[in-house]
Amino acid sequence: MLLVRRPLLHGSRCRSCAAADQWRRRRLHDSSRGLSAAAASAEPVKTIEELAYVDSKQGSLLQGFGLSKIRNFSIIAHIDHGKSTLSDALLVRLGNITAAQRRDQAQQLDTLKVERERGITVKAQTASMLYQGEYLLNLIDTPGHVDFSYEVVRSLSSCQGALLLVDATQGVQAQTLTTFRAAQEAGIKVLPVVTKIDLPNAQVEDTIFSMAATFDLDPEHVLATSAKTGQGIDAVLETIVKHVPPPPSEWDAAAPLRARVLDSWYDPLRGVVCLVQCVDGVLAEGDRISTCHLMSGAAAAGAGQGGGDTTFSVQEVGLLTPAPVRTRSLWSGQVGYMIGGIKSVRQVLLGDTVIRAGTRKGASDEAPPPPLPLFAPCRPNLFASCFPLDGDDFATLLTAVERLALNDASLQVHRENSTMLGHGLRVGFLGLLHMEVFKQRLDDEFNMAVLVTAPNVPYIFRDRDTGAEVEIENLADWPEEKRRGVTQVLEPMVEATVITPEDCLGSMLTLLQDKRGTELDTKFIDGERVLLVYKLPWQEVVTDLHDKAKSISSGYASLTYRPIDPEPADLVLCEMAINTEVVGALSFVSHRSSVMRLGRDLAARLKKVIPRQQFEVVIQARLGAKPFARERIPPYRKDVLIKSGKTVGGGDPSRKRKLLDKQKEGKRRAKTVGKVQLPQSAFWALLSKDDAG
Ligand SMILES: Nc1nc2c(ncn2[C@@H]2O[C@H](COP(=O)(O)OP(=O)(O)OP(=O)(O)O)[C@@H](O)[C@H]2O)c(=O)[nH]1
Repeated sequence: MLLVRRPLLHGSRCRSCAAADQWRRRRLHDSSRGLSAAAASAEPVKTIEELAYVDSKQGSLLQGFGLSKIRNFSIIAHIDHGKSTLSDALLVRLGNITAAQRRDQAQQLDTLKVERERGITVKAQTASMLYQGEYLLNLIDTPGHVDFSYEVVRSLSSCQGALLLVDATQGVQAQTLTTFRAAQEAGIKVLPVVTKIDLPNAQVEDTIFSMAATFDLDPEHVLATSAKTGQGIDAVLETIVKHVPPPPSEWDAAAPLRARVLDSWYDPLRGVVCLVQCVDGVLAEGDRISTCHLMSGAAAAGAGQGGGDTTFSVQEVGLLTPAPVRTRSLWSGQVGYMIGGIKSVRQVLLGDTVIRAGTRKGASDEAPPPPLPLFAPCRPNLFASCFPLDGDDFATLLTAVERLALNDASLQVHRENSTMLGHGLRVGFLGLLHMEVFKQRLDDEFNMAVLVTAPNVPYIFRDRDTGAEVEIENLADWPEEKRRGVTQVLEPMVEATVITPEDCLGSMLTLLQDKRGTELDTKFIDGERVLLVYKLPWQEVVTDLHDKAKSISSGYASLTYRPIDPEPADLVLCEMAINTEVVGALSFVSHRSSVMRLGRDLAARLKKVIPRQQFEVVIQARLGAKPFARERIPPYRKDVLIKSGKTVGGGDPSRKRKLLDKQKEGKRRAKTVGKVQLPQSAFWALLSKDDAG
């Protein structure tokens, strides 16, 4: 299935069109009595659909929203603290969705299949709401997992305020601290909210005091809500309107158009759809526009140069509620979607500034307005290779990944050619979950089965003589042992923050030390928990630190991290060979002190996950070409039509076909290296990950 976010066609059953018709009839009725609609209507307009109705004489009521009546805010929190559920509650309260719609589908803003299946937000989502017929509120629901923190940072940069949620049963967690810091760095107003107060084990007062102490706030300013019962939702809305500042007064409705591309996605019916924030001027249907592009973080395979020279005609603009409501224009301060006949994903990149065509330098005498500041670039923390399971599908893979990169600014992609695995892509991710979601989205949205190799972190090689540094994303570029005298290896480091219950402090400290951690800070918070700040090699964090910390603390510890400067380390490359052929995609880098243990473990794990073949398979772990671990998989001839010496299916051709098809599908999901069929689980054996698809 192709990526379908929301259908943008307005059919006869479209809710927004039906509401607009109703509104239109009411206005006609009012006009016939000689009154202007706005004046005649004693009750204020209640929905965006009503506002969006365009009167040929009076234009759209949306035009009347000055910047002072607009509020842009994000909802930020630790994972699972209730951001999407609070977003639902706000949408219901302001009439964007009905209670029945919410019952049918909770977390309305989590639209991707992967989000629904995993119950997590992966993409920030926007919805515009009308408050008391007077204020236009633009909400952004952000992801909570640290792997998607780039989405949070990007969302915060287009807002003037943020609701910082804390689950009343969990208290402040590691990612609460990170998101609070991100909001502070963005210089926006933070509104603290304790949520899930309806739960029987909610510790509302304790959580409020803990938030006040941690973030140096007045406890009186912490709001308390339940997104399930609706308690406190009105107070949240009032506080947003009162305390979140409107967009900066420098934004100018009368100035030449400048709109920033906040997000984009591919709609199979309409092509590329962009989410834009109109900073200056008006973006209207029929306008001819172009983009100013100054290289942003998103770089799809071979892309990255797009934008700029192409002009587009705007076909449709509107607000997302989250259903698309066509408004025909977007005015300064508004955030909405734009469809502009953009054919290629390379033509518009995230962070681009949309301007009116003809205002680009050289195209006319008129000086173009300066582009809006770009989003901070995003650096991948992890690299893995991605190969189509069917070698002929490379072109399809390339298109699918380009479309995914359009919707995921943190992906970085380069082409790669492997002698063993064929044409593929080297992809940079922010973390393991990001990598798994990428693989699943390719499957869900593009029906693209791929093999993703075990990831490695980017190492830096420093020439000891000249001090010149090169970043190595691919272990194929690892220097030979004999060159180590002249090359120093630096490994990426992170500052990890762990919040752990006090009763498992001892085991947590042992774990962090085993992972080569160095203590930076330790302090007690709220009487029962300890906050640990450690410097750790990123490689040690990425493999299994999160799982181990959760298991030690029965799920109560939380962990987050941020990259810091890389440091020199005694690292070696352990090569894995299958039937004497070194398979780069199975090889790994480790600290010299643990390489023998890890190499032996990996050989044993590979033995478990590589299916028996019709010939003997020998797995070796090698250091500097010398094998130090060996496992053997004996040969086995698998004829799926013979079980215990008897032919299955008793000659029934449909049963035989079914068995052969099943075997074929198994093979489709494996990759042949040399002659050996390797399933996805073999490539993720180092991470002890099972085949995700
Ligand atoms: N009882 C109760 N449950 C809530 C409330 N808010 C959220 N939940 C539940 O908490 C769980 C997580 O809620 P989500 O809204 O998905 O959390 P989230 O912060 O958006 O999650 P991520 O985006 O993955 O970080 C879900 O099972 C919700 O039903 C609340 O106010 N009361």
